[in-house]
Amino acid sequence: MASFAGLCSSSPSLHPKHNHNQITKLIPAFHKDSLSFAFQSGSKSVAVQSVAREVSTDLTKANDGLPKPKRGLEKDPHALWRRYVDWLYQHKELGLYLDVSRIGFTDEFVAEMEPRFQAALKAMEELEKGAIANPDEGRMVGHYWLRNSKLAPNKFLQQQIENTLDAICKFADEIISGKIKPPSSPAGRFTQVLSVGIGGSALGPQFVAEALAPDNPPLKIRFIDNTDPAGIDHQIAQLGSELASTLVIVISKSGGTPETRNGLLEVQKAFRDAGLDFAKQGVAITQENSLLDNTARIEGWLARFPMFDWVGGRTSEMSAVGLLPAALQGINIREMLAGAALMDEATRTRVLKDNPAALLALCWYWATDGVGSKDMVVLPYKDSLLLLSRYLQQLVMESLGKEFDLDGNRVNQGLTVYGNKGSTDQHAYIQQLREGVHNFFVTFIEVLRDRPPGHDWELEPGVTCGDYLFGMLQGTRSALYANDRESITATVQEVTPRSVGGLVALYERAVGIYALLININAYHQPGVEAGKKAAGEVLALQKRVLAVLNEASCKEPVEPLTLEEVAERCHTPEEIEMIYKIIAHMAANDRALIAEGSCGSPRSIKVFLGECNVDQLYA
Ligand SMILES: O=P(O)(O)OC[C@H]1O[C@](O)(CO)[C@@H](O)[C@@H]1O
Repeated sequence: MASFAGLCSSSPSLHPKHNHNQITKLIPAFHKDSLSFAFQSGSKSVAVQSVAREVSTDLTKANDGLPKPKRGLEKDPHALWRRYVDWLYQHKELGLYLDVSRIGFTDEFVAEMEPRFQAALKAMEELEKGAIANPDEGRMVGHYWLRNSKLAPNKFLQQQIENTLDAICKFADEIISGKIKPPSSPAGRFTQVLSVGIGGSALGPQFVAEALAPDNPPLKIRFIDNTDPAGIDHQIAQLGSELASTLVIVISKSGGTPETRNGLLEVQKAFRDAGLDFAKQGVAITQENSLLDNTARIEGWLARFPMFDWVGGRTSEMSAVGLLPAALQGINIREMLAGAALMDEATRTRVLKDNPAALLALCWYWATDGVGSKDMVVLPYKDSLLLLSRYLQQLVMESLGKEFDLDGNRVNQGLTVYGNKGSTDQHAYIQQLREGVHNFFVTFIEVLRDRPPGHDWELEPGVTCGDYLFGMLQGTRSALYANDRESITATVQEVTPRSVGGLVALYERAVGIYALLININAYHQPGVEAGKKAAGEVLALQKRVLAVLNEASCKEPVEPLTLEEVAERCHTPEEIEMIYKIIAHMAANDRALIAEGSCGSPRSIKVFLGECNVDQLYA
């Protein structure tokens, strides 16, 4: 029916969107009047200074709103080696090292920051004890309890954590062993997992699957993490007849995220079309009594696992959100938890040099002037860690990217994260990093073990494939530094459940500490709501457009309308551009809509529906 799609083979050109970066170096990094951060625990208000008052004067002097002067980076190899050794952090049990020597912070800077760190670390202690660290939403922040339930502020929560973990392990075992079977699978057991979720309900599981799933997992996992119909179709098509042996896990903390709901509805339709009973293969991970939880309960889904109010989406990898998908792939989740617990332990110390999360926060502060003036490029030199940057992107940017600080000052804070993997990116954008605009620092992730033991060979005398990867990382680190580009290097012995758990915990804590240093709430995401609300308004407008077109198309003869006329009749003349886009989109999708005219000159377009819907007319 649609003829508009033919007319408009490409969308109209728009002016390039200018990126108005509101963060300038002139924004004071310290606000001397905004140095206290009140936590409330239950009815009791626990005063926790994110920054102690008594140090505020010194700090204000140290940072008077101007970018701090930076001396040139140390270039003398002997001095650099001393700096490397002096600052090298090692976590023996995790096989993890952190090298911050290629970030140019000075001893004076560290001394100036010390009181702020002490205050931040103290605030983290309160947070772990159950303070309301997310004041806007009145929530505790408890992801640290997930890997050590004894830390939970009361017995009830402790029990909930332990019971959930036991239930996850039992359920995963029963699925893998075939004790729980899909009703009509030729395989006689579940062979695939289809995970439906978005943001924090997808990124952790995706990262962990890529990092840790064995080559032949007991269940293979795939993801629907968008409301793109073609993407959803692709996943379902790839499953083919294996849909009958697919366990569908729908993950949504709120239980009402539109993309996830749409994914669920699409998957349920695919099940219906294939004559399968979705409920027998569906699992929900969500907060108790959410829309999703109620749907799953009423429809009698195979299983439900809780998501807790006090665990944020982006810090939910160690909750059922991350653990169930991982366990189903045969990943040792207790080891992941153990790795995270070890890192939690290490990042509680108040000794800055011994605290790798605090060291990261220190580096971020130094490198970005505490206002996100530089981006963080995350470069793991290991294919299996490909999705680390995407995972960290949400963890860091959704946590730190805030318009207002905790005292209501407009600060437009944040820390931009992007990256992919080395050495691949050396053939993409490292050219610009080395020589172009100097607006970043790098975090290299190095993995010492190239391959499982016994599999290596020398592709030229004395040199393995992994030696090249190693050389590429070291070479890039040196070449960037030689051109005054700073970097951090985190090294792990191997990519194991333990080290991955450790890395997740390291960055969670670094974000928490850094947020306290810059006095923002890391645990809410008010900015996301604006886009969601606007999307809802677009869909509401679309319904009005359809009603107006329907009315005109039911006339005898049919009355084709210009865009102006549609906008007038919708009583939204100011929305004419959006109406144009709505019509173009519907026309491109066989929506019984006929548009005549030229796409390049929207004023020439006249539009009507191919059929009149009388029911809608009188609805
Ligand atoms: O798990 P939910 O509630 O579906 O939310 C998904 C994601 O949407 C957000 O709320 C906003 O993007 C994220 O914080 C969250 O991880």
